[in-house]
Amino acid sequence: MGLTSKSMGMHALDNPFTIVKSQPDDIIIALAGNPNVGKSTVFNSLTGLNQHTGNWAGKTVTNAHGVFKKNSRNYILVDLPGAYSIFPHSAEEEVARDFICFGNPDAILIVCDATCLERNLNLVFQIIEVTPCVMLCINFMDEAKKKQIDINLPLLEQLLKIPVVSSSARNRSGLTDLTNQLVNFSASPRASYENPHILYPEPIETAIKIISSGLEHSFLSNINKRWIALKLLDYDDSLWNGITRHLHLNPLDDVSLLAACNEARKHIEQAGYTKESLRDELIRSIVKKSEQVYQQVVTQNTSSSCQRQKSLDKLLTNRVSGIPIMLSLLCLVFYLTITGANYPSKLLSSLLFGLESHLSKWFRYAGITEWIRGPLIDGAYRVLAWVVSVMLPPMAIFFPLFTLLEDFGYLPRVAFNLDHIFKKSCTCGKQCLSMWIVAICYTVSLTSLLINL
Ligand SMILES: Nc1nc2c(ncn2[C@@H]2O[C@H](COP(=O)(O)OP(=O)(O)OP(=O)(O)O)[C@@H](O)[C@H]2O)c(=O)[nH]1
Ligand SMILES: [Mg+2]
Repeated sequence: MGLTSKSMGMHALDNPFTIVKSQPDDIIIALAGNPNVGKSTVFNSLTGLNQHTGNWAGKTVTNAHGVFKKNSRNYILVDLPGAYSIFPHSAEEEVARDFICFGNPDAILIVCDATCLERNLNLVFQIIEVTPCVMLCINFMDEAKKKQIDINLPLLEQLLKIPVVSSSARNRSGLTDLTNQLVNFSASPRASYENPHILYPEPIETAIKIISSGLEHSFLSNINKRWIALKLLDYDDSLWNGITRHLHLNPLDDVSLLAACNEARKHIEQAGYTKESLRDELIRSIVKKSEQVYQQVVTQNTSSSCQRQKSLDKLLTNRVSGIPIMLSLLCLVFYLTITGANYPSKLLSSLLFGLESHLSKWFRYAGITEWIRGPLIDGAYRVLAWVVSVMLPPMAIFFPLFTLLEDFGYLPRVAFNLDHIFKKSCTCGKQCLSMWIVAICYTVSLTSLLINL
């Protein structure tokens, strides 16, 4: 699922930050965004590559690189795994966060889904806090139009103070404008960080100022000092592990910074914050800001079709009905695959095994010795005939059915329904999709094998 040597490059996992520039003035642009918002589709359209895309979250699991050329300059695009947050909860989110912080991109293009902008804005605000080199691409405009969602793009641009473009990447609409704006943006000087977008409650702001005073220079180039101060306050262990891993330094070796951190933490503890309530407050402030901006820029005409979609969503992800519907669909897919595969399986098997006796006769007629005929016909050919007649028909039925479920958008709902169960074994709901495929493939093959025996 996305992790092929063809789509990723053989050494993608060795060091996800190794980007070889063919010219010193090559521009590196990271493609970030929530899962399933069309990052890889934009990446493929701009670079002409074939990164895996599909209608479920978590297809891209590590960085993929590709290049497009404009005005004789190379623009290296890095397709990051989807992330809901840069407070990472999964390995893919950590890969995305680490590239934004340590990969030194010249610009970050955040791709958003126009049909659920409010949720997407949470990540946008988090990334804007890290670096000013951010541009926004509101994708899925075709779907937004269908759902009668209207987004005031000039106002959004004004509120976020970053360039915003719209696109429907699947139909390749808006991509020329995106490329032009991206090229202009990467060539323009960076905005400064005078006014932060999100202001936290007073004790947190004071604590940030205390740490910033001990943080004379940012040890992460391109990264906002205010954000580093916030992370120092937030005890973000995974970020510090990242700094040690990628930069081989420990910021807290600096005695004055350590003293500032201790003072700041004492200040917020006195204000009644614990480690957990501080994190909750940081997230709450971002969510509140996203909500405010969303309400200002988005208007939706809630037509009957939208209502129908919402009711369907409720039914499919409901605690009571979600799992039974999922199991029934799984059984239906299984039933259609097995019964549907029976006829072509029988046909293929009689065809291939009928051919076997003719081949055997021909080998004997041609005087080929038994020790060549036996392994070739009774061994290799017979195994191949079994595999083709048993496996091919069920797979040819199962995968199109699975694709239909994917295109109807049912698979992300399955992942959502199973997330809390999978979390108990320290994984996430997305895992169930690959498990579905493996389980059905095995069951179908075994059943077909038993039926055909
Ligand atoms: N209708 C519509 N579908 C789109 C658009 N852009 C992408 N898609 C579809 O959305 C699905 C997800 O696209 P991807 O490019 O794989 O999304 P991604 O953001 O890379 O997903 P992850 O790698 O999981 O983070 C695919 O089925 C695409 O064909 C668009 O503008 N409109
Ligand atoms: Mg992707």
